[in-house]
Amino acid sequence: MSLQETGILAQIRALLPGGESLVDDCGALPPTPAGHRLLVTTDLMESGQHFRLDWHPPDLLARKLLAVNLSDLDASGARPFGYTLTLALGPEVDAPWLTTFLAGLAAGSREADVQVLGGDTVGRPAGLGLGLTAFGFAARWLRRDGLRPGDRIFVDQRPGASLRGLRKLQAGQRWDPARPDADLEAHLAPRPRLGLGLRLAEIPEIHACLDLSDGLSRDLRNLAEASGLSIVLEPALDEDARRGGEDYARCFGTSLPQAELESRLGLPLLPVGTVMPRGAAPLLAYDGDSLLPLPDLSFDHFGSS
Ligand SMILES: Nc1ncnc2c1ncn2[C@@H]1O[C@H](COP(=O)(O)OP(=O)(O)O)[C@@H](O)[C@H]1O
Ligand SMILES: Cc1ncc(C[n+]2csc(CCOP(=O)(O)OP(=O)(O)O)c2C)c(N)n1
Ligand SMILES: [Mg+2]
Repeated sequence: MSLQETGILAQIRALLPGGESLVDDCGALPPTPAGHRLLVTTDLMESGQHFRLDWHPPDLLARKLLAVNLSDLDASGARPFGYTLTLALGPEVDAPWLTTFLAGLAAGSREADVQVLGGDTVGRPAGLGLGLTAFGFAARWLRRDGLRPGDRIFVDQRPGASLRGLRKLQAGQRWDPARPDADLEAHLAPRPRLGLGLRLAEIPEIHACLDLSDGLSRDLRNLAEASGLSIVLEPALDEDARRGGEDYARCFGTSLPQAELESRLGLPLLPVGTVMPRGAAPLLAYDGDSLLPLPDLSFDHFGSS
């Protein structure tokens, strides 16, 4: 069954929360509550680059597209309220695929209490591009640039599981709901701890935060560079945790001791680094007794492999 633009829009209107209001040239953002900032984030997911159609069930793909954007907003201390959706669909997908995709997006939207605000739908000769732009309000915009020397950096989920899931898919393993696999789940259906960023933003001793999407070896560098400082990587982290990618943990710097923060938040935290004044490079790791710059191990969008 082939796709038609009017039929696609009718389905979007019928299935997605907020879809009934998609009738005009523009949508409207709600007024920003007093004392809040309106924040925006966007992520584009491309077949071949971010996912493979033959690996990724359409409902999980839609949930991931939403989750990666909500993860950015939450890590910035924002409560999301809505999003726009851009679909560029090649001939590889048919009507049942799209219905399952939209059903997954609808379920994810209800869980997160967010509505569709607009979007665009186009065809393309081959492959898929899925774009989502999400909006939220923050009472405190928890940015990357507030680290202080002496802060420790923590994450709420051990990085590396998504990378292992990707390797399993590359080796031929496939998603089977009857045989759950934590690594495949971390990769195909990541569950960022949404709401934690909001709570962190309420704690003044949390100085900076980001959404861990590229992996520690890149994102800790981003955090250190934004703050004009250096981070020393926690020595105990193994290679998978260092490399990671698509982890979607909250990664934050704080002057509070680990035990105190864990009891306030009611969850275990993993230390991943310590902040120091700017050294030889933004991100350093121990190699024996010497402290050396850590190379960027993360996924390269423009690399050859
Ligand atoms: N093509 C672009 N046009 C405008 N801003 C961009 C573009 N690509 C990235 N950015 C901005 O650069 C910053 C870092 O982007 P990115 O590395 O994708 O962040 P993240 O890894 O957290 O998603 C963000 O503020 C993002 O909005
Ligand atoms: C088919 C396929 N190949 C490789 C990857 C690995 N991968 C793709 S993008 C990415 C990093 C995160 O994506 P990006 O677009 O940089 O997201 P952002 O940091 O902007 O949120 C990784 C690890 C994948 N998910 N699927
Ligand atoms: Mg990125």
